[in-house]
Amino acid sequence: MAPLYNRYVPPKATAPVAAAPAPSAPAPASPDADKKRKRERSEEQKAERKAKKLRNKDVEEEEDAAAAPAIVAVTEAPVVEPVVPNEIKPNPKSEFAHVTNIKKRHKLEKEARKARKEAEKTGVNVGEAQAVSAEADAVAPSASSAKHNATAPGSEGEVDGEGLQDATAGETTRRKKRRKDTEAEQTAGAIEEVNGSESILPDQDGMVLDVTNGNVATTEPAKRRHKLEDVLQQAKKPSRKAKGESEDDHLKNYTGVMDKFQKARQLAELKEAEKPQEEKAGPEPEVQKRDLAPFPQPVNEPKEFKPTFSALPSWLTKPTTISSEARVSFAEMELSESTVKHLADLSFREALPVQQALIPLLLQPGTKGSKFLPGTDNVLPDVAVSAATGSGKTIAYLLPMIEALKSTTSQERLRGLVVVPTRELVMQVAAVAESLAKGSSLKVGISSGVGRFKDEQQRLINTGRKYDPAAYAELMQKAHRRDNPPPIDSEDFEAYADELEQWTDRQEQELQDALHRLEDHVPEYTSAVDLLVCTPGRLLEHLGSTLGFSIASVAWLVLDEADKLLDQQYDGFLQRVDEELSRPRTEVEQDAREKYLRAKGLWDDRFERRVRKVVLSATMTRDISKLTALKLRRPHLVVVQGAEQKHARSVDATNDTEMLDSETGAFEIPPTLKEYCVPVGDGSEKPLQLLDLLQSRVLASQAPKSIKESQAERASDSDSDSSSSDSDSSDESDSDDSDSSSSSSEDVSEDDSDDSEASSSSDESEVSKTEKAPTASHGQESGSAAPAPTVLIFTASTESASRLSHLLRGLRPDWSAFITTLTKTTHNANHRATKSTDPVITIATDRAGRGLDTLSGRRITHVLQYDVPRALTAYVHRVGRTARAGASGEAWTFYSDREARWFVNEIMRAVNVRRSEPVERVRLQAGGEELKDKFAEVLAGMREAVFGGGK
Ligand SMILES: Nc1ncnc2c1ncn2[C@@H]1O[C@H](COP(=O)(O)OP(=O)(O)OP(=O)(O)O)[C@@H](O)[C@H]1O
Repeated sequence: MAPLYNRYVPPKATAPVAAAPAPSAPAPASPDADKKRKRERSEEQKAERKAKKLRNKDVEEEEDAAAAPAIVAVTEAPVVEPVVPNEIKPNPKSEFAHVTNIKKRHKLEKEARKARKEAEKTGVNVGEAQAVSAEADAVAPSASSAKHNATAPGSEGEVDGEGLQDATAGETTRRKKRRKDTEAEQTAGAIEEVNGSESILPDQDGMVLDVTNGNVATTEPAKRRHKLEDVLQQAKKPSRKAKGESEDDHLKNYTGVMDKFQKARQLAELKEAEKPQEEKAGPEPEVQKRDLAPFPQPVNEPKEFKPTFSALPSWLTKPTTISSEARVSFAEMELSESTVKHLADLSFREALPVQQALIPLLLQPGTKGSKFLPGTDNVLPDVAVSAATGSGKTIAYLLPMIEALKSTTSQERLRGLVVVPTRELVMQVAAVAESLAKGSSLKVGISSGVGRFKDEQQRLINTGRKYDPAAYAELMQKAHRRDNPPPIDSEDFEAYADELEQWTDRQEQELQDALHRLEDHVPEYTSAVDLLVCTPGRLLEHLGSTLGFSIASVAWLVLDEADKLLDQQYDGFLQRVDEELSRPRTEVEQDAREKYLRAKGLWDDRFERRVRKVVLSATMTRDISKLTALKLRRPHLVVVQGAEQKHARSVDATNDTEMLDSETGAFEIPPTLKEYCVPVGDGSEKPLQLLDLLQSRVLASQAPKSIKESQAERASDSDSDSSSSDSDSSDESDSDDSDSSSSSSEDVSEDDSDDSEASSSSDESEVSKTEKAPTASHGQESGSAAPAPTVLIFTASTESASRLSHLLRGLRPDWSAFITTLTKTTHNANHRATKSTDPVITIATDRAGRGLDTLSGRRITHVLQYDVPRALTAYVHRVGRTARAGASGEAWTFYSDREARWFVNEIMRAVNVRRSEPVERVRLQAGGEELKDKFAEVLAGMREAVFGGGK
């Protein structure tokens, strides 16, 4: 009994096969037939074993050379050996000679012949055969399953061999089920056999096929047979090996797949190579182990709080700043040659910082040195300037203004208006303007209350005549109506009364002018000046009363010392000016161009002449409520800052000071100014201390002979202490207590007065005279000798100034020639022409505090504040009368015990004052006994003069 493990017998579970009823099942076999069959089987088995041996040998050879999986599969597939009976000699002529059963053989031969015939008839379709071959190749990879199934046919063949021989075409169901696998097996077997020069292959169902001639003898239907034949045909073709094809050639059949595979592999390799080195080889990041404690959170660092709120518009908080040390020549500013030459003639060669900043801003667009291009007139900014006292603001605004006025043809209209707070300043500014306008047809006028109002009117307005009968008749009719009132009880009387009420000085003037001229002619008024420098009070007067006076054509409006003008209001002059500038021009006020364009209907708002506004001060206000009244357009703030002050400020700069700077603006003290303060106790000996200061510190070095003599006298005087006087201290306290409005009202009343000729004091004419030819200030005046002292003493009021003047003259009669007063009532000031070597001592009120540049044509060397100023701004302006335009100067301030706290806090340590050096405190002597006696004597004389009885 053969061992079971030698041969795999598939389970009988091949249900369809097992269950399928054999259509042509043989009838129960006879015992002889059984024997015969057994014998045949044993013979077959022998032949099979023999064939197997041979095959195994062949397979080993095949395996060595095999590369393609299909081939391997095929060769590995168990092969069903052909059955070759040993006993029966095969008929070489017969295709089925190996079949021992003659009957069977005949039958097979018969069927083979039949099949061959049919094949001959239809012809072998080579293409189909190739397709079948390809199909076999495709199936080859599943050779492992084929291997498994390949044994089945063998076993089935054993079980159902005969039944299969008689199988009919009705077994299609069973065959279909196995077709796929068996076809592959058959094909593989066929190929195998061909390769091994075998000619006989067993069918999957055990039938024997003779493929020697490429014929298929089977009981299968013709279709299947043909397919098998095709496969055999294909198999007959020389194999790759036989043809000598290399494995590479074979692989070409799989080029597409292989290409894809190669590409994918290359891509993966590339990606791997591109990975960053550390990613590839870097060590694994260390995992930080933590317990359950909360993660540390970012610390919210406390930030320093800086308040950003500001009620000010950006143009005030972000000004254009320029260093007070910036120097550049006028020639470098690309001004016109004639302008540069003209300035050089006036000894101005270098532009001061404020001039460098302001002149390009204000020059007419398109002119040389202007910052703006032609055609940009409508977007020109109005300018506010904050620059220290004596920094050259006057020329900074007058030069571009005069250049602009010069460039336009004379139209007999007022085109430039400069408003300053005091008549002294009017004179001073007008003198600079005249010097700058020299050589041109420009006319500069002044209006300051100096002289009769009528004379001033005549100087400002030219009166001509124009032929206009209709206007003349209308005018006469009005005059007749006025002079011939209707009866008082008539209806017309009321209208007459109303008309009379509105009859103005202007109308009266016009009527008078008409009556004094030719018939049918009406008077015609034109401006006699192109540029007017005036005080606000006088300006209002002219606007109200002067026939033909109009500012409707003004293109430039300058407010110098603007903060003072804004503070004092001057009877609302700003509103009045604004009304005048914004009202529509009357036909008389229109120029020829405007008239033409209006007549053509082409006049447009864009053509409205706008006024360029410039506001300046050393203590420019940042009070927006005040600045709003100026109605500035696209305002621009220019600030001149001292480098030294900046440094000094940075040392102790605080947020407070920065805030103050932006909110109120810091005030600059000229760096060349030396400030002193003198404590005077209760103030009872203040006049004596002033005398001591003048003698010992001010006039000592440069004092003229007479003063030196006086000093010698003083030296010979006793040095004993004197008893204090009482009268002057009461004066001081009066002035200290006086409210701030007293001085202001004093200024206002003076500015506004329509003075008679009596008001043209010698002081004023002196100022005017000396300012006619302004020149550059220098630190030292020309000549080898140092300048004689020019002293300006500030007092709190006109009375105080007057008393001090008397006292000084009484104490030092030899100084009387040099002492003058500059107050509201100094009509008879005994100001004499002084030689350059004589000192000048001028006692003034705050009216000299603003803008005053020189005294008797000389720069001021010392400012003495006999009475403390009322405000910081007053202090800044007072001390600013000296140390101007880079010259040196000294400022002395006396303060009593009562004023000490205020002075120290508000002036000496003011946070919004930038000074290069702190204020120095100096103690002064009150003189000897003899001087004190004299002082008492002088006081008694003054009392007698005032009260007439010495009480
Ligand atoms: N470019 C210059 N070079 C030299 N000196 C000049 C120049 N410009 C002006 N000055 C002189 O500087 C002095 C002060 O000028 P100005 O009166 O214009 O000063 P200010 O700024 O108006 O002062 P304040 O604020 O006190 O009115 C004047 O004596 C003037 O002649």
